[in-house]
Amino acid sequence: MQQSQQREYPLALTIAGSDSGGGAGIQADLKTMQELGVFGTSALTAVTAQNSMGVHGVYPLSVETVAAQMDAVLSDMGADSVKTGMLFAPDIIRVVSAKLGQYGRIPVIVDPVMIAKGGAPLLQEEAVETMKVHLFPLSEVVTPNIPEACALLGLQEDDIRSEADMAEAGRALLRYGCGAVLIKGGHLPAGSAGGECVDVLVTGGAEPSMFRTPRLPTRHTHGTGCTLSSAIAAMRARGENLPDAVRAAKHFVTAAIAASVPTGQGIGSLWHAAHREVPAGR
Ligand SMILES: Nc1ncnc2c1ncn2[C@@H]1O[C@H](COP(=O)(O)OP(=O)(O)O)[C@@H](O)[C@H]1O
Ligand SMILES: Cc1ncc(COP(=O)(O)O)c(N)n1
Repeated sequence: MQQSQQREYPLALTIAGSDSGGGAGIQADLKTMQELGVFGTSALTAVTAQNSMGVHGVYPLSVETVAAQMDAVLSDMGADSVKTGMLFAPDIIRVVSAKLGQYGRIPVIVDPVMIAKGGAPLLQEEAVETMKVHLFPLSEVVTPNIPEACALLGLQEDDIRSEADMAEAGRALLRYGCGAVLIKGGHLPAGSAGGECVDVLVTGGAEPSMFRTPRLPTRHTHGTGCTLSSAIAAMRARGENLPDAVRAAKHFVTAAIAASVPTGQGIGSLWHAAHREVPAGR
């Protein structure tokens, strides 16, 4: 049951892990939703002890805890869109999929989070198959980065090297029942797209759509994927169609990268208020 008709503002639910460092996961998702004028709710799947240097611990929550949070939010408040991020384990993916099925036709944005920027696994290896079988068929769009697309398709990391390769990978992933696939180009070699960062949206019918922005010369990109997928969820909650939501989300994440902050000694995080043109910390 969806309760959205009783609200006068859009509401989105993020189902994801907590990043104690504040740049990715639930923290990035809620900041993004708030900035885009959408009321954000959350169901936590795992707590990570994380900072700019990397992931120091992963503490998954029980299946019952995840299910109870989803029930609490969806039975009372409903949601105009859902975003999933770090899900970590097969049993968490199964319960999230079952609950999404139970609460009906909400647009679901699936960010198939697998590995943190520093290399730590955020998804168990055996959960990759569970995600493809149980969650992908419920998705409106799945948003892998290039290493995730390779892992999902059993390809080598350097098998996707161009926009054409990205489009082909997107088409191959559609076979798992995803509504659409957005392959993110942040991991393409820096010189390969004429200084641009290109994301490729593949849907069932039309030609792939390319979303291009300048590639920004910063290493402080912690949370880019989380921010992009939650911005898509926020724009869908506001009633935009998928391509317009992706376009707006890409602009939002680009502004947030341009204003990113060196939060610690390692990889810094995005500044989610950048679109308001408020300089960080001032
Ligand atoms: N250096 C950069 N400059 C501009 N946009 C970037 C940069 N790095 C990543 N992006 C954008 O951030 C979003 C997330 O992409 P990516 O980094 O590939 O995903 P992930 O965070 O999942 O690894 C995409 O829209 C991508 O184009
Ligand atoms: C809890 C959590 N979820 C997701 C990511 C991925 O971050 P990114 O958006 O940089 O790929 C992360 N590092 N931590």
